[in-house]
Amino acid sequence: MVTSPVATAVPVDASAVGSADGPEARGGTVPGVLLEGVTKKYGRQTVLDVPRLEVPRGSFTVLVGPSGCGKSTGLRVIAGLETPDTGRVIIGADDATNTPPGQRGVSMVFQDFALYPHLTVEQNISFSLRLEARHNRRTGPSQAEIGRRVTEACAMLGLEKLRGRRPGQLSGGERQRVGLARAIVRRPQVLLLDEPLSALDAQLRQHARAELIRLHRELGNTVVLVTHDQLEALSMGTNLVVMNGGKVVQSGTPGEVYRRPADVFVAGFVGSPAMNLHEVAVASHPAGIELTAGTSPDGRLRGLLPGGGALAGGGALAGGGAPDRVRLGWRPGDAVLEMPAPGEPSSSGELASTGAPVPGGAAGGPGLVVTGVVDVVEFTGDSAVVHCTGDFGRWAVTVRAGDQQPAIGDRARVRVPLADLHLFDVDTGRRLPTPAA
Ligand SMILES: Nc1ncnc2c1ncn2[C@@H]1O[C@H](COP(=O)(O)OP(=O)(O)OP(=O)(O)O)[C@@H](O)[C@H]1O
Repeated sequence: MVTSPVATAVPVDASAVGSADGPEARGGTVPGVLLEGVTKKYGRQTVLDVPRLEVPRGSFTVLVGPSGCGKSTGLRVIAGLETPDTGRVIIGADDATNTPPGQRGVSMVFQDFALYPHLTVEQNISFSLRLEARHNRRTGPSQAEIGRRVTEACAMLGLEKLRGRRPGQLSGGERQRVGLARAIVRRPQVLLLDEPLSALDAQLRQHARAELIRLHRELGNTVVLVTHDQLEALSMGTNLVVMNGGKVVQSGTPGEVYRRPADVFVAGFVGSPAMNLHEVAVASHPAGIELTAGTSPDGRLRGLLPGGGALAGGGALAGGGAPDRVRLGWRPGDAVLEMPAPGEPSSSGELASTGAPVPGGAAGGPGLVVTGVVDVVEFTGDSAVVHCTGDFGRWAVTVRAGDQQPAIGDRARVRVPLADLHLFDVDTGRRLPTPAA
């Protein structure tokens, strides 16, 4: 993350009007922000390559991705603190590509809040309004208006009693609220937040997450938040944008991205604990498609997708273009732990094609059955993450507190419903139709 000493609040252009070739004129709805063909290089490294990204107006959009994937650069391009090498940045109805940061109608809050240490809370919050009033005596805000807006922002963020304090006399959470107040006092149409919660401890973070969601609801403007914390990403946004290597790999609601990850990267990055992923061989079978993994005869996963499942749909497996291997994924929270009775065989997972009990004695509906031996149990309060090593390497399952808790060394078996299996192309990593699709 790249921080900046630049003042974080920039003026609002509330009177933005649609340009002749703006989205409204083209018959579409006005987005909050639209990036079109945006690229950015530092030296020879392309850090941003976004053919098109629309941030819906009024959405709480979260940009998430691993460190260095270009999230902050994307935010800074929207703010106007970085100039893209190619492409257009549209904010509301206007092409803002060449508009100075202060006239874009955006405010940005940085990771370290970048407060002025020698100014009081009130002076920090009113700083940019006073600057605007000084530079623009005719159209800038009056003293009364500044006072009104500062009072309103302080009330919204519970800062009334702290107005006279300096940043050094505030806790991390209080500083964060001052940073937010300073940004919203401008009434920006787009509020940009660059990892605003990362300086807070776990408890404050949780509280601040809820505060931010409430604030967004009250303001009704477009919020774009950057984080590398995927829990934050899933829980806060109405819209999620996953980035990797400067590119947008998927965008949608958090639920869509979680349930139907577009590729192996998204599958592994979004969700905690991470999705279990195994490479399996694919072969045609009279009753469908057979999947196998592992090498030893008694230590392998063997599965049958009934009728070939949707994997065979579109002819993917029917003709010469059939993949001979796929990556199979399942989420630890989607599996049900079934502890084998003493004496039951523990090896050989099976993918049952019917509702009948699978060989080995595991009861339940059709699904993937995986076995292994417990080697780590992570207690998290209301659940435990049980890590196992088994037929096809390492895998994890989430067990709710109150359910039977396995101990280290126990044999464990899980069943994953067919509907919760994910398949990905081994070469491209792209999602393939799932068995239950
Ligand atoms: N001013 C700069 N000069 C050169 N390289 C830069 C500059 N700013 C960022 N980079 C590089 O661009 C890439 C993307 O950086 P960016 O800060 O956008 O990533 P990020 O996804 O926000 O990372 P983090 O989560 O660690 O903050 C990184 O490889 C970074 O080293």
